[in-house]
Amino acid sequence: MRAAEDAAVAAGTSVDTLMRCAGEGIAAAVRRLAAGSDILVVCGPGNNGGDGSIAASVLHSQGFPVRIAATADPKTPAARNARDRWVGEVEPFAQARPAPILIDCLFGTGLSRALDDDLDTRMTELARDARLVIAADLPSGTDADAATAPDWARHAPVMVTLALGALKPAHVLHPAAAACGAVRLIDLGIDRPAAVTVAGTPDLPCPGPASHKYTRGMVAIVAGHMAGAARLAAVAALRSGAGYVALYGDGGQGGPDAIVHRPFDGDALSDARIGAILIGPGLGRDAVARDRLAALVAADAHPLVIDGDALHLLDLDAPARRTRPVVLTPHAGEFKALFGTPAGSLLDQARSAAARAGAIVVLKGPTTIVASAAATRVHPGGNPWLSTAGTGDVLAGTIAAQLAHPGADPLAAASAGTWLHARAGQLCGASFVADDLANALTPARAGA
Ligand SMILES: NC(=O)C1=CN([C@@H]2O[C@H](COP(=O)(O)OP(=O)(O)OC[C@H]3O[C@@H](n4cnc5c(N)ncnc54)[C@H](O)[C@@H]3O)[C@@H](O)[C@H]2O)[C@@H](O)CC1
Repeated sequence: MRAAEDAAVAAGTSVDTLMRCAGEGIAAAVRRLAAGSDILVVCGPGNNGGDGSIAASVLHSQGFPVRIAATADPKTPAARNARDRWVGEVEPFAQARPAPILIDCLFGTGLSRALDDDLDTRMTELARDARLVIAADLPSGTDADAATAPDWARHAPVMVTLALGALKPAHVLHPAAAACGAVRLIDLGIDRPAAVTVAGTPDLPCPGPASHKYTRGMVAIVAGHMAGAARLAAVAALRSGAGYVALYGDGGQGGPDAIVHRPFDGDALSDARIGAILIGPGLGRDAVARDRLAALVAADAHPLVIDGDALHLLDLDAPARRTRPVVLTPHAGEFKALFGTPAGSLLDQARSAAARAGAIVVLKGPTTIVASAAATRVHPGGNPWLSTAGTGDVLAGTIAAQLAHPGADPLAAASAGTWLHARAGQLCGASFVADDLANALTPARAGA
């Protein structure tokens, strides 16, 4: 975002103009929410504080009862110009009187270290005394990239965060995202960078009159030690749109009769009608599993989804030698084991990992990130009840089904699968099991 602001400034848009847009946008949002109550705007020394000065001046000129409290004098030229517009007193932050509406403009993206204890304590007091806390750009003390949250926002929640110009990683990654409350984007009239792209409803293919089971996508799933995990993935693949799902190896008993069971052999998996192969759920980590994974990756015959146990057996240099796409679906622990801790925000880390592996990476978590080397799609707001055994197997099957569709773009397919999985999770509500989730993919798919 700072790069976008810098580019806008370099192209002739002054910081004062951007700040005016930001301040007016904040004032407009506050006007809708304040309902005539007293407003306290707390301002820091930088441009975030400048946004607050503009917002306060606009609100004052419109007759709203508004006061400013500041931690220090403005330190940037634009923030000084903004403060010059303010006609009222400026209260010292430490002694500021609370108000029912608190507008937090202490620090935004320029935060250079954690908040001092006295600032944090005073913010806690002011926020606790407020009926409504609104943060300009970020709750002060939030690291925009590392997505850490300040203590005060844990004690006295921010209801609304007004993201200025673009979403930053902290607006979508936890714990900061939880501390932001509802996030509203304020347009500053500058081009939004693609750093944070929240995935919208995917454009999913529907069968036409000429469709048959193979044109809808055939998914092959390699089963292993825990046959139930592979079966969950198989049900998910069927219910999320695949036309044909075959389990190779020991798929065990049970599951819908629509799932075809076959022995694992290299010839079967070279079937040209297969649209994508999934390996990993319940696979085990023995030598047989390792050999099967290595053979599939080397064969380069079909797009691959690699999940669970298979991520522990993967030679990370192998996907880049293939021509057909590979999707890796690690949770945080598997991600760290595979890639360590690359630099930057979690979004940067997922993109670096995708570049390193030559694969699409689906980094699973409360916010799931789908990344290629060049782009990320963010899926925030997953139902926390998804934290139950087997939901990862369901996700892997769902992604495999999207990838198996003829002509599928791997990043879009992985993102669509992640979206469907999250939607099914929402439909399930509370205290569900992975089998329910797999079944909920039918209504999730129908509603997309
Ligand atoms: N860059 C731009 O062109 C624009 C920026 N805007 C606003 O400006 C913000 C970024 O402004 P700045 O870069 O001035 O940064 P901030 O206003 O976030 O804070 C920077 C100031 O705070 C001090 N500081 C940082 N961490 C501190 C800490 N822990 N304790 C005490 N002091 C600390 C710094 O020394 C500096 O004086 C954005 O979040 C947004 O609100 C908007 O006005 C639109 C235009």
